[in-house]
This record gives sequence, structure tokens and C-alpha cells, in this order.
Amino acid sequence: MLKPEPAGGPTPQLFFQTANAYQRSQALKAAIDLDLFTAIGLGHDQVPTLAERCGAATRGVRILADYLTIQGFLTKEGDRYKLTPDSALFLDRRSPAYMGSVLGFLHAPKFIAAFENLTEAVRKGGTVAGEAGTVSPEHPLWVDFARSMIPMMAKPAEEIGMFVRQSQPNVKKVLDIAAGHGLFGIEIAARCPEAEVTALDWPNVLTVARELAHKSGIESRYHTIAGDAFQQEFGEGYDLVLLTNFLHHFSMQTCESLLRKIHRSLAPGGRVITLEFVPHDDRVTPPPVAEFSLIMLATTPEGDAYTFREYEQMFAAAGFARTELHPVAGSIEQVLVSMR
Ligand SMILES: C[S@@+](CC[C@H](N)C(=O)[O-])C[C@H]1O[C@@H](n2cnc3c(N)ncnc32)[C@H](O)[C@@H]1O
Repeated sequence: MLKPEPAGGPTPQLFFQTANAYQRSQALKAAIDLDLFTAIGLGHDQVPTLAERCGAATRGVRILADYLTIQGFLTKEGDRYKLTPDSALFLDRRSPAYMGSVLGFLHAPKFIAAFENLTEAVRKGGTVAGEAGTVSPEHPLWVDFARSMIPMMAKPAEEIGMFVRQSQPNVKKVLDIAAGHGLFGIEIAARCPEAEVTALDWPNVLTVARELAHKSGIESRYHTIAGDAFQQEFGEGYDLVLLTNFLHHFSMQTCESLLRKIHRSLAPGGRVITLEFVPHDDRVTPPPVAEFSLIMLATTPEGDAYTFREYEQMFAAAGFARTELHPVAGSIEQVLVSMR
């Protein structure tokens, strides 16, 4: 979508598309706020009935629906709109894969604010959103994350749950570091009946994880450690430590020190499952994965999207015998399995 036309001469198209990209994200937000995709899915496919269903002006809905057609979220035949297969799956509220809530994090004012001073972040080489950005203790953004991101994490959590069920079915002690919503540990507890899961995160975030554990019916096997992963005692004898979407917030040196602490907490034969954005060595491919490092620049002092070579190096330096990389179906992230 963002590539310039392959036609002959130079074109400012990429410049304009990128300069105006905020209009596209705001149009998507408006459609989700008005539940326009669900309304079309329900058959309100012409402007007058669609506007009525959305509680909006016909002029507003006509212009928005046409814009979303141009952007590829809808199709239009005559004066009737239809959802594309992707919009039907991810943007119709009735779908189990509905993603609308994800904007609760992606468009959270504190998250967007971190990008408003990107020039300064580039000058500095790290976030200018407070001293430590999103890695400040008990940063409130993580409660938004825990409440909003479950639809995005559901598929990888299910995949990791199935992987553990297959490869470590008798797993007993599981530590879920920076658990957030808790979905990853909960999926394992749901599939491995002997698993006792300990979730570690800031106290305000753990409230969300406990709610989900309760809803999932595994709360009697769900325990928590509230506080800083770098300070709190983990205990020992873990068969499995989960590190999903956490290491990218820190420098390699800080990651290594955490990995050493994790290594000490593992039982013989224990392993770590890390879920991460892992770009190729060129750091620019695959694009959606490699782009992740810009988020780390804007929101953290030293975070990054590390390559597999860098992760291998960090785990080896912390004492791990071997690290393997696995793709995750339905996700752009990858899993690293590291053996004690
Ligand atoms: C990107 S979220 C990942 C949540 C979940 N593991 C997932 O993969 O969806 C990062 C999590 O790290 C937690 N966190 C950040 N700094 C932390 C620290 N120093 N100690 C413990 N948790 C921390 C946040 O509260 C947040 O829940």
C-alpha cells in the first residue's frame, strides 16, 4: 500500500500517503466508534439505513464509507457496500476475532503522545516521554494494553498453549513474566492440567490477569507476584518461564541480566519461551516486524527489535545451552525456545 507506483518517473505519492497517514487511522477509528463494519455485516449496506444504524449523518457516512472503500476495508457495487473477508473477520463486532478493542491501546493518548516528539527522540536516541517512557514503574498504559490487546494475542497464545501441551505436557511450575492480560499463562493452564502458573507484573496490571484467570476457570492454579521483574524474587524450580513481548523494552545488557536471573530460577530440563518481533539481520525486513523498533525508540530509553543472532547471544551469555526459533501461525512474531 505504501510503495510508490512502479510507473516511469518520480512521484510524490509516498510522501503524500505518509504525510496523510493519520487521516487513514482516524477514519478507521471513526468507523469502529460508530460500529459501521458491524452495521454493514448486518445488511445495512446503503447510506440511508447505514447512517440510521450508526446514528450519524448521511453525508458523514457516505464520505466515510467511500473513503474506507478506497482504502480497501469495504467494496462497493452500485450504491451498496460490502465487507471484505478481512473486515468481516476482524472488524465486525460479532466475529470471535473482532479487533476493534485493540485501538484502546494503539490509539491510547499516552501512546500517541510518545510519537508527537519523535524528532526529539531521534536526537536523544530514546524516548522523551518521561524519563523511562513505558518502562516506568506501574505505567498506566499497561492497563490499557492488558484490557485491549487480548484479540491480538489470542492466536499466538493459543499456538504457544498447543506447543507446550505437545512438547511439555506434564509441565508443573510456570512463571509468566510481565504477564499483562495473562492470556499466555492461562492458555497453558487450560491445556496442561498439572500446570501451576505464577504471573508477575505491576499490581494494577495483575488485576486484569486475575479477572481473566477467574473467567477461564483456572484461578485455583493461578498465583501472582506483584512488582518489578528486575527486583522481585522469582523462587525456583520452574519447568517453564514465559517471556512474551517483554525483552524488546530493554538494552541487550539489561536483557542479559534478567535472563541470568531466569536461568537460576529454572529446574534442570527447564526452558524459556520468548515471543518477539525478530527482524532479519538487515533490520529492514520483514517490514511489519522490522518497523517495531521505531515504537521502541519512541516509547523506551533503550528498547529494540533484536535479531535472532542477538537473542541467541543474550541467552548464551546468560548460560542457556541452546535457543531455537519457531514461526507462529497467524502472527508476525516468532517464538524462541531456550533450553537451560
Ligand atoms: C507489551 S506488554 C506484554 C504483555 C504480555 N506478556 C503479552 O505478551 O501480551 C509488557 C508488560 O510488561 C509489564 N512490565 C513493564 N515493565 C515491567 C517491570 N519492570 N516488571 C514487571 N512487569 C513490567 C507491563 O506492565 C506489561 O504488562
